[in-house]
Amino acid sequence: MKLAGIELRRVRMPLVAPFRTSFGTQTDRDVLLLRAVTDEAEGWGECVAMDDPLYSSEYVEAVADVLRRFLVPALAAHAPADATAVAPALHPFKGHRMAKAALETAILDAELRAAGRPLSRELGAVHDRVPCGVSVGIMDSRAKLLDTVDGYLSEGYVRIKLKIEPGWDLAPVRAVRERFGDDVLLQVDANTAYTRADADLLAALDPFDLLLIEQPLDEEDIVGHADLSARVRTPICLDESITSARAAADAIRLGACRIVNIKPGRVGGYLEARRIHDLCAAHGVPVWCGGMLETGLGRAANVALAALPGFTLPGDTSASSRYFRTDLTEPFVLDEGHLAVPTGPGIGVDPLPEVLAEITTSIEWLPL
Ligand SMILES: CSCC[C@@H](NC(=O)CCC(=O)O)C(=O)O
Ligand SMILES: [Mg+2]
Repeated sequence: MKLAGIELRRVRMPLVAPFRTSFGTQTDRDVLLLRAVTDEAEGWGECVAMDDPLYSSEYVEAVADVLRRFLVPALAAHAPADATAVAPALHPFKGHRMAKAALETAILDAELRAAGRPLSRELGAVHDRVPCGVSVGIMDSRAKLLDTVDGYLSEGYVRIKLKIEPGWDLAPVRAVRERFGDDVLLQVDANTAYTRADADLLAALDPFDLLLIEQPLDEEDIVGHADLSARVRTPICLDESITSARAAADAIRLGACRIVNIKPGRVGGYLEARRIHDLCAAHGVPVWCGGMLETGLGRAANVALAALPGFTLPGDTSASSRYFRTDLTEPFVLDEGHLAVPTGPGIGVDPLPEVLAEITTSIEWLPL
C-alpha cells in the first residue's frame, strides 16, 4: 500500500446540550479528521483532541501543527508499508499521542478497507454488540440532573457516569441513588479535580456502591492514587494517567488503579489500546472504552474496540444522539442498551457527504 497523502479536515458540530466537566463546559466540537489517501483505498482517523489543553496537553491547533511539520513528513521518509510501521516511524517525536493516534488510525482504516477486513475482527472482537453507558455532565441543580438521568435510563443506557468536582459529588450521587435505587450501575468521573487531601471525602462515596471512581487526582499522581486505593473501598479507575501500555503496567503494579478506561486517542491508537487491553487482561484488570465526544467515525472504531473480551464494563460508547442532532455518519442508535459493532471493512462507516460538506470549516492537503 502506497500512501499518497493525508487530508486534514476541520469540522464543527454543535452539541445537543452543553456538557460540563470539572475542567470546563463544551457547547460544540471542533474536530480534526484525517483522511489517508493510498493507491488502494482511503481511510479515516478522528483526532480526539479538544479545542484547548484542558483534558490533556494536546489541542487541535497543536495537533495540526505537529502533523504538518513533523509526523506526516516522517511518514514520507519512512514510507510505512502498513499501519504497524506507523508508530515506529513516529517514535522519535515525543508525546503527541492524539495526533499519532489519528494518523495511525487513518492508515489502518485504509489498509483494512483495501483488504476487506473489519477493524473489529482485526483487533480481536468477540461480540457483535456492546452494552452502552452514558456520561452525565455537572448540572445547575439536582432536579435537572435527576431528569437527565431519568431520560437516559428510559433510553436504555445500562450504566450512568456522573461528572463530579468538589462541591458537586456526594449530594448528586446520593440523589441519584435515592431516586433510582441501588441496582443502577453508577460511577463517577472527577477529571483530576481532587487532591490527596480529599481522601476522606472520596471515601465518603463508598456507601453508594459505585462501580468506580475515575481519575480523582492529577494525571501524574500515580503514588497518590495508590495511597487513595488503600483508603477507599470503591475501585479507582484511571483515564488521563494511562497514556500507554507501560503506564498501565506501572499503575497496576503500584496499586494505583483496579480498573482502566481505555481511550485509543489518548494512548496513540487502536494498536496500543489493544496492547493495554491484553496487559490488563493478563493482570485481571477490567477495562472499558472511554469517549471523547467522537463523531460516528471515531464512535464506530471505539465500538469495535469495546467488543474485545476484556471490555467487561459498559463504556462511554453512547448513541450519536447523546451529543449530536445530526451525526457525521449514519447515526449510532441504541438498541436495548447496546450498539451494534460495524461489520464493514475498516471502521465500517463513512461520512455522509452532504453533512461533511456542511460542517467542514477547513481542508488542508499534506502530500507525502
Ligand atoms: C469533554 S469530556 C471528555 C473526557 C471525558 N469523556 C466522557 O465523559 C465521555 C464522553 C463521551 O461520551 O464521549 C472523560 O474524562 O472520560
Ligand atoms: Mg474520564
